[in-house]
Amino acid sequence: LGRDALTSGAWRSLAFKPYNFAAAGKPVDGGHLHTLLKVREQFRLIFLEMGFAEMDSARYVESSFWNFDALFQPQQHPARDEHDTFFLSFPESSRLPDEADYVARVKAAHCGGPDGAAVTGGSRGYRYAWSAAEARKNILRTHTTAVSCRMLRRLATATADAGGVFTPAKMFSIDRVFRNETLDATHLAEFHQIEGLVADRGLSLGHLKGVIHTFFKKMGMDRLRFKPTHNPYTEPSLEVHAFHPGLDKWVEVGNSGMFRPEMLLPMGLPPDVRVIAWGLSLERPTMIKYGVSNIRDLFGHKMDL
Ligand SMILES: COC[C@@H]1[C@H](c2ccc(C#Cc3ccccc3)cc2)[C@@H]2CN(C(=O)Nc3ccc(OC4CC4)cc3)C[C@@H](O)[C@@H](O)CN12
Repeated sequence: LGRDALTSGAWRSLAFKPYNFAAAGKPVDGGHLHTLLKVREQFRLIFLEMGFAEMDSARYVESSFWNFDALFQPQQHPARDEHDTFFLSFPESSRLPDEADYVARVKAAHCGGPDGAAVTGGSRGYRYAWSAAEARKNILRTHTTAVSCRMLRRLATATADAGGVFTPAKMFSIDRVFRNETLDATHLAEFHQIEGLVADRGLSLGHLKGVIHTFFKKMGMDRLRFKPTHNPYTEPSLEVHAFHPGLDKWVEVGNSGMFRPEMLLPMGLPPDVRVIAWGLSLERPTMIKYGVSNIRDLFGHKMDL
C-alpha cells in the first residue's frame, strides 16, 4: 500500500484476510553460547580429560613483577614498553609480594653476579640495576604465563609447607590477555590465550613433545613439527606447527618450552623439578574452525556462526 492509499482512506474498500489467532508465533531463539565460548569449552574438556586442573586466572590487571620480572624477563626488554603493553595510570603501581626473600631472589637473578649465581645455579643473569619501582607498575597482563607463574610460586610454597615433599602438577588456563599492538584483520588489542603446564621431576623435551602431541591429536592434528625459537622465560623453546587436514597445509599452532632455572629456582621449587609448558590462542582455531577471515566477525551483531 503506498502512503497515499493509506492517507486517502482507500484502504477502507480493500478486503483483508481474517486474522488467524491460532497461528504459531515465530520460534523464539532461546539464546546460544558465543562461538568463542563454545570452542573454549571444547579446549577445557580436552585439558580435563588429560587430567589437568584449571588455574584461577580471574585477574586482568597484573603487576609487572608477576607478568615479567618473576619470569626472568629483563626490565629493558622491548615487550615491556608502552607500544606492546597497556600500563595502568590508576592505580599506577601495586605492592611487591610480601615474601621479601622471594623478591630478593628474583632481583638477584636479574642482577647476576655471585648472588645471582648462588640463587640460579650459576646463571650470569642480565647484569643491570633491577628496579623495584619498575616491577611494581600495573599493566593489563600480556599473557596467561603470569598466572602460571603465580601458581608455580604457590606450588613451591606448598612444597616447603609440606616439609619439602613435592607433588607433581598439571594445570591449564584459558583467559583474556591484552597487547598494545596495531589492529588488523587478524589482530585485536586483546585475545584469549590457552596455556598448559606440567611440573614434575625428570621431565624432558620428549615429555613436552608428547603432551603437545596428545593435546593436538584430540583436535584431529597428529602430524606435528617442532621449530626451535626463543622466549625470555623458556629454554629450550619450540614453535609448534601442525599439518591441518582440512586446510591441507602446515599451520603454526602454538609455542612451547621448558621454564628456565632463573625463573623456577628463585621460587624455591626443588632444583630437580622441571616445568614444561605450551600456549596457543583461542581466536585462531575458532576462526579456522568456523571459516572466519576477519577476527572482528567473531564479535558484535554479525555473529551468525
Ligand atoms: C601475539 O600473538 C600470539 C598468538 C598466540 C599465542 C602465541 C604464543 C603463545 C604462547 C606461549 C607459551 C610458550 C611457552 C610457555 C608457555 C606459554 C600463546 C598464544 C597465537 C598462537 N598461534 C595459534 O594459536 N595458532 C593456532 C592454534 C590452533 C589452531 O587449531 C586449528 C584447528 C586448526 C590453529 C592455529 C600461532 C599463530 O597463530 C601466531 O601467529 C599467533 N599467536
